[in-house]
Amino acid sequence: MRLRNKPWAPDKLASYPQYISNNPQELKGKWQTRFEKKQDIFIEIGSGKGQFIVGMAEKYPDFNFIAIELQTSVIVSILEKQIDKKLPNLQLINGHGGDLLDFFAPGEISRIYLNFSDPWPKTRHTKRRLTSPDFLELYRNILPDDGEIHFKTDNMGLFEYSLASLSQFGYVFRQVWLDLHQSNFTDNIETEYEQKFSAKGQTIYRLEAYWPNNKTQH
Ligand SMILES: C[S@@+](CC[C@H](N)C(=O)[O-])C[C@H]1O[C@@H](n2cnc3c(N)ncnc32)[C@H](O)[C@@H]1O
Repeated sequence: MRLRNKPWAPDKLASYPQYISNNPQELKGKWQTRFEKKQDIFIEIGSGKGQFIVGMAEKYPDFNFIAIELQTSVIVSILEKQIDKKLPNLQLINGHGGDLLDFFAPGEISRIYLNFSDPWPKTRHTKRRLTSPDFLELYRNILPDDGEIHFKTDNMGLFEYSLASLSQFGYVFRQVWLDLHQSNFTDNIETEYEQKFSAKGQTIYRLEAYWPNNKTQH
């Protein structure tokens, strides 16, 4: 994501500890205390400027949401939206998806959203892809049985890679969309990248996967 340097961003993040904790590791296992209501927590890794996660939190007040974004100069845009909207079911983490086990206890998160994740097309960068086995292992740790991963991208190569990676890891696909915007999926909240790429005529791919649980009927 291209960004303007915002030297004031760290101070601004530090000024709103009610929305973005200065020490998210301390909240491991206790995230429900940060929300008005105790209800399932969904996270997005790599939220960018937050159009998706803010839209989701507005549309679904009966779920709690956490935006995780690496770049301080980017997550400050999510914070600005939250300062305006004051959503009781939205929290922010300025951190790296690779540190999920420091942030969350086993089973604390019910669903993970990955939207337009960086594709890292070079083979030597495979491990950086957010659907690589190392990341799937982290997700497996923080999700309960039946926990879900929802993934959207315009990048066909990353989508093919992710289908194989998730399947080989043991996830089961509930549904796969090979052209989301031409489908009958009515529940879509577009991300900033999604709007940009679809305006250029790019196809958008989407999948929903879950961890199988013998007791569950799907
Ligand atoms: C291509 S942008 C997509 C942003 C947004 N999801 C969208 O669809 O508009 C990817 C974003 O993920 C963030 N990111 C990349 N790797 C990350 C990681 N390991 N942990 C947290 N954020 C990450 C980047 O800083 C960037 O803002």
